[in-house]
Amino acid sequence: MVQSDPALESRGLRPLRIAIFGFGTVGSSVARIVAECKPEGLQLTHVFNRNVARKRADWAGPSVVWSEDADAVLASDADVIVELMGGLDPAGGFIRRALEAGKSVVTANKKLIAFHGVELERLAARHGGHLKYGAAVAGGIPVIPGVEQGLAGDRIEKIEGILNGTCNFILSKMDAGAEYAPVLAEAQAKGYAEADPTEDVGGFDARAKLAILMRLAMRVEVDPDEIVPRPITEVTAVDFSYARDLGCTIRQVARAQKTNGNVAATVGPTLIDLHSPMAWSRGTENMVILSGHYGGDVVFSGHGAGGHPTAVAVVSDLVALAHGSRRVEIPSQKAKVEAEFDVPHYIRFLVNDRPGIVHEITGALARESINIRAIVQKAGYPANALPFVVTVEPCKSSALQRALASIRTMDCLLEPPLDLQMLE
Ligand SMILES: NC(=O)C1=CN([C@@H]2O[C@H](COP(=O)(O)OP(=O)(O)OC[C@H]3O[C@@H](n4cnc5c(N)ncnc54)[C@H](OP(=O)(O)O)[C@@H]3O)[C@@H](O)[C@H]2O)C=CC1
Ligand SMILES: N[C@@H](CC=O)C(=O)O
Repeated sequence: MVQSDPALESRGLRPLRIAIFGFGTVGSSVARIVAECKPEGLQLTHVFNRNVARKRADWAGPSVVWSEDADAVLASDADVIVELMGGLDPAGGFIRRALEAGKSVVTANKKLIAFHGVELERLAARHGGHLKYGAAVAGGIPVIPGVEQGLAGDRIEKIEGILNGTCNFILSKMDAGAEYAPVLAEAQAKGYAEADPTEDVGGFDARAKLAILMRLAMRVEVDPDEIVPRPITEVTAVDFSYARDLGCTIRQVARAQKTNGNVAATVGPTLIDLHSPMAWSRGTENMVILSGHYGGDVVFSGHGAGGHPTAVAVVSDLVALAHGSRRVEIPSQKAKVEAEFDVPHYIRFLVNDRPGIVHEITGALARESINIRAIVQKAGYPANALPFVVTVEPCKSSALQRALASIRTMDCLLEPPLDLQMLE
């Protein structure tokens, strides 16, 4: 039974019937906001989830059909499928079927949109429906509508951002002295992390979001697999300590730039100057800085993960659909991605000390014409497990990798050196 909405009916309209696929952290928050705020023109009619009995929530409304039969919900009179299950399959199949049936789809599924967004948008257009995914980048921060509408008049040349709430939660707590494993467990318990947290800590989630932003903001379609992410698991307490001595902290940063038609992108733990606004982000906060050719820098910030912030973005997409808004169609072109950035780097070594180590390292860097900025060695570490840091002036990533390939052959290294980009 569908509830009536007198305000709409007086204008000859009927509410948009919504079916939520996936009643987890975000799905239940979407239902909660719809139940509490009753946005005009929206009616939750179905919830699909496996083993749905344990999900049933009376507060969602008496007319909601709780189902574990996806086929039945897809065949129902729901106008919009809100896909909040995550992953490529079966979520992608459900979305395709919904679009083929002429329904619209709202999703927060960045992985699916990064890999299949263009194809799905074409499918939606062919069948007269809409595909909206405002929650797929930076959770509750309206960066996608901001790019699609507010920045469509510019040419974005650079993107820098903190795009993963789980990594920011972990790294900002490690910066304050916490251990990695319990903080990851806390992020999982609070519903910030992906079902497989390797997506977060390995950098895959941020790279999917970066690929989406690159298409919408820089208008380049890239294969996300061409962006090789660096995991935050390589960062230790020693790195935070050295970073502080250098006037920096460490965050997972995603960056992309378009220079003379060349596109470069990277995701990984990065040293950030403490004066940079990105260094102030704590917990699940995300920040995106978009640099436009005409308009200069625009900064978006807010909560990038968590049920309620993400649900705000989903409900906002639904409200936009209910009010007849269409997606702005942004033309884009396929592009290859390089990993070549000309930036300063931090390199941390862990060695069994002996004479000549610094000489060999500086020699390998000099052979690639890499200029050293600082060498920092803190007192108090044992000689047989001695960490020290070399920072270098801006150099090409490829030159640094050649120097490191030579340095990695040194017999004194207890582990491969950790090289991180520095953001100034
Ligand atoms: N959490 C966050 O902060 C954010 C999440 N997102 C995205 O939103 C989406 C949902 O995330 P989130 O709510 O955190 O995930 P959850 O794991 O909390 O919720 C997913 C829900 O979908 C159900 N589900 C998963 N697979 C199936 C299946 N094959 N058949 C039936 N039901 C299934 C799960 O059931 P069960 O309980 O049995 O596992 C669960 O109820 C993902 O795409 C995620 O990347 C985007 C931005 C932020
Ligand atoms: N796991 C993601 C959720 C939002 O996209 C994150 O931590 O950012």
